[in-house]
Amino acid sequence: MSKIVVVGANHAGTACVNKILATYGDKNEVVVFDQNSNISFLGCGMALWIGKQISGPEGLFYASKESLEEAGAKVYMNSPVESVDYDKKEVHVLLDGKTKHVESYDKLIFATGSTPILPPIKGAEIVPGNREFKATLENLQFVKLYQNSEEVINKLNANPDIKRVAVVGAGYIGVELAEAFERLGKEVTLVDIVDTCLAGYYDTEFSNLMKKNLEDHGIKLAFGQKVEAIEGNEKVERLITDKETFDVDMVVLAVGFRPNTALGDGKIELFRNGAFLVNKKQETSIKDVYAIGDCATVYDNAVGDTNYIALASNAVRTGLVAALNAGGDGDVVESAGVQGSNGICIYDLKMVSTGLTLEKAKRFGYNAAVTEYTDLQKPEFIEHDNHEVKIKIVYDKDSRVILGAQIASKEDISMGIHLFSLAIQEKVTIEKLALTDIFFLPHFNKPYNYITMAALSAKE
Ligand SMILES: Cc1cc2nc3c(=O)[nH]c(=O)nc-3n(C[C@H](O)[C@H](O)[C@H](O)COP(=O)(O)OP(=O)(O)OC[C@H]3O[C@@H](n4cnc5c(N)ncnc54)[C@H](O)[C@@H]3O)c2cc1C
Ligand SMILES: NC(=O)c1ccc[n+]([C@@H]2O[C@H](COP(=O)([O-])OP(=O)(O)OC[C@H]3O[C@@H](n4cnc5c(N)ncnc54)[C@H](O)[C@@H]3O)[C@@H](O)[C@H]2O)c1
Repeated sequence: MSKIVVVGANHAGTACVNKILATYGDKNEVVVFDQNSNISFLGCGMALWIGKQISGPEGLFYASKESLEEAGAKVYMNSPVESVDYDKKEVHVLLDGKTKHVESYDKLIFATGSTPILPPIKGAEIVPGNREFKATLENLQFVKLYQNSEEVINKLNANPDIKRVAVVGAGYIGVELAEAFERLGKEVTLVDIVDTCLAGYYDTEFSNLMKKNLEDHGIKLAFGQKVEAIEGNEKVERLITDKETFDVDMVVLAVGFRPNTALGDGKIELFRNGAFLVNKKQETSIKDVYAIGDCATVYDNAVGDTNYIALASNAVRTGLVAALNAGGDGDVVESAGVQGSNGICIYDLKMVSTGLTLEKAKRFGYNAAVTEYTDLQKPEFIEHDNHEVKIKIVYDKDSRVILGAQIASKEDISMGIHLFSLAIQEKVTIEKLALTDIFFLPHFNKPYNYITMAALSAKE
């Protein structure tokens, strides 16, 4: 019997623990420590909950201490792991936040995730030692945990005078929260340091669609502005950028995640952003120590190299790979790599992307070209529920291999992006895509569908 200790039991940890126990339960004792009081909160539901698009948070959890224990794990909640002795193979834990405890391991899996980035903004500080990212200034909010969303909702309910909300960071979380606050009737300002939104995921013409969508709903955009200070007498009163001052009652900071790898203690090799550097088996540079989810790197098929992409989808898949490698008798399972596939739906605008944008592809040194196409989803004779779809495919002019794709519409076009995710993973060329079998039925699409048409239109 071998003992596997898992540190962190959110999306990556839960997937990993369940997989080990389901596949090799009789061979392993699994001990889990998490510093939080809850497991498996779906952050993606935060904006829906805040914006009252769902009635409550109950459905936003899919696992619990009890469910993991039923599967056969020993689970300690509210129990931060404080250090690891890699020579003695021991983790040092504060059980229930009080009692010092040492647990030995044969294999150790880090699933310690990520923490919100706090940029150097005067007046923005986290209460020292606080594990829930509580800011010193009242109504300055970080958004990561269930507790963070609960706090925002409680404050909004208790203080109807919170009318003006600034969201800093127009990435995925910021854009989703801007919509949520606007749905509550708040006056919303969305600030980003770059001059557009969703810059990491879409080229300009696509982010412009989202910009217009936000503006059409009355959200004020303050792009290309650097936040310098957040001021207030106990409570937030002003947000000051290098260009403007906004009088606000609440500020939400959503400028990205940083991997949480302090337990590596300088002994484990790290990626350039501080993530645990892992191979395709999720192994770190120390034998018998694995890392999964937001604390670890991924292999990015679009760049053909190691990368950092913090997504719940990656957390789950890396958790499964580590489980199969750490749990079995020398089994070797390698990750297929990822493409960073992602999607967003704001009001009725749906956008999905995978792989590299044109701008990123050039930055990574590809001789990149694009082919684009805009058309209705279904034939013109379908008079209702038939919207325009815009698609852009990025490919490498030299190898012809597809590097990325972006699709936007009021239609649910989300399933189409999976085709491109697989195409990038399997190195499909733009010419092969043009001849790929794509079915036709007027209820769904056109005989000359926009994927085929975009691929056929590739000129360079
Ligand atoms: C608002 C929001 C919306 C999101 N929406 C999406 C989405 O739509 N799609 C998507 O793919 N991704 C989304 N994400 C990102 C996704 O939530 C993360 O990628 C995912 O949570 C990563 O899972 P993880 O288990 O690796 O890490 P985390 O979720 O960060 O969990 C890490 C766990 O480790 C525990 N831990 C850390 N240090 C210690 C320690 N020393 N001792 C004990 N326990 C420790 C923590 O308590 C935590 O439970 C969203 C994130 C947020 C915040
Ligand atoms: N729908 C989804 O798939 C989804 C939803 C939410 C979150 N997530 C994931 O969670 C992670 C965190 O999300 P996020 O929205 O925090 O990060 P993000 O990387 O999506 O966006 C961060 C944004 O903050 C901006 N920014 C950076 N520094 C800034 C500064 N000093 N001042 C102002 N703006 C600044 C960036 O330009 C960027 O637009 C990401 O990996 C994201 O993909 C995914």
